[in-house]
Amino acid sequence: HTSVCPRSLYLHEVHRPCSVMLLVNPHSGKGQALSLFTGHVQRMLNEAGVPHTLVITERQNHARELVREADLSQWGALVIMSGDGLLFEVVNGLMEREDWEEAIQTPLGILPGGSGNALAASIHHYSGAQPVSSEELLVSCGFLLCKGLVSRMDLASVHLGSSPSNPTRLFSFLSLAWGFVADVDVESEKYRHVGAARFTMGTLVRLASLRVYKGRLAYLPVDEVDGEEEDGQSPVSLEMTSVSPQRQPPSSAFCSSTFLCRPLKDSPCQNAAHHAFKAKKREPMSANATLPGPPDSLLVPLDQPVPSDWVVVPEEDFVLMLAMYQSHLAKDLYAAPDSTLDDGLIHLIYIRAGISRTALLRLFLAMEKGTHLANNCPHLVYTRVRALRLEPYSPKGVITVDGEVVEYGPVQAQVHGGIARLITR
Ligand SMILES: Nc1ncnc2c1ncn2[C@@H]1O[C@H](COP(=O)(O)OP(=O)(O)OP(=O)(O)O)[C@@H](O)[C@H]1O
Repeated sequence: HTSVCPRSLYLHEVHRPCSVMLLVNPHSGKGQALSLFTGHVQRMLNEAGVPHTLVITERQNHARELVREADLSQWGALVIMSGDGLLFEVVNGLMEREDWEEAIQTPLGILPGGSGNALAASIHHYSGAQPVSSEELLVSCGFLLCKGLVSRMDLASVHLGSSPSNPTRLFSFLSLAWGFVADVDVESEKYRHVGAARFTMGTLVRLASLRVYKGRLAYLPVDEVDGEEEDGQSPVSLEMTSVSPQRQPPSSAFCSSTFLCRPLKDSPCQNAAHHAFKAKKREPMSANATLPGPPDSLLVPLDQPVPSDWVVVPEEDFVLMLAMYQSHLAKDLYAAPDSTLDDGLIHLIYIRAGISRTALLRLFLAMEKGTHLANNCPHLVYTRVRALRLEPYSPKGVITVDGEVVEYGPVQAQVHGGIARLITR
């Protein structure tokens, strides 16, 4: 099923087959992902000659299992129409394969169908466009998909170690959160019917019962790896600091010519529609540390102290810790304005205890425009790091990876610059 794509040849790229596997979670967001796809995107793809096979996910981990077993040589790209949670499954399914190194090169695409849609908002932002409504965001991502240009994307390897002798490892493309943000993400699930506004509602509710989270935070600052001075303020030069593979011009994910590609095939899988989508009453995600994947050269086992070149934050009382590798935490939450798709950086934000409710609310309102870091809030710290470790002291709490609840306990992460590929620009 492989065919030569003129656009790929033009870019001197090794060609890939042209057909797209389009995974749709019918229950994501307000439960309208399928009708949003047929109403807004399908015709665009047809007119652009992008052949696609529709697969409707039937349950949690369906997508993960599918891509773990799939013959990836058949697919030019894997595109998900859902929230970020389904892409999280796809990324981890690919990284669980023996051939992970090649598998994770499969171009990935996202069409926003959830209520958060952080990655979709990030790529829309990277394309230079202004913030838009949810439907316009979908159309914008549909256009990017039709163009089919691929760029590199960072992933972070995340180790969860409630049992240090048997740590688990996951791959994350978006964020690692603890404290206020993680609590809001989980608690606001019950407001998912209002779409993106669920975060505003969740923030207001959690502000009313603001609490302090105890723990130890440590990180490896950017300068320790790159031997350059870090001022903690100015934007980091990509060329100087990125550990990603050399930056390349975007390449084509698939060819646009229907003559050379597999015929269009829209085939919803059987038995798809009526599975109850319990609002995130899902098992915490987990994975095995012995899985294939890149070595985490910056991390030591979780039961050992962090290396001496790491910074240990002196405070132990926090309101939140948020590690971001893309710009948006949700469609209207522009949390890490300096972040780019493959800068090889973790943008670490933490807020120390002592901040007033009003100041915290002001920060979240400023986050809509990405001005919160320029707010001179004495409780907020922003720094760019390669790796971090968080050891929560409170026995109970919530940690999220890409918005998904994971096992609670010590956690550490290291960024792997540009190891995945995303349809963007
Ligand atoms: N048919 C299905 N029924 C139940 N769960 C599903 C189904 N298909 C996928 N899932 C699960 O739903 C989750 C996908 O959630 P995702 O984040 O993509 O959407 P969402 O929760 O609506 O988005 P958001 O977090 O932005 O609100 C994944 O964890 C996946 O395992």
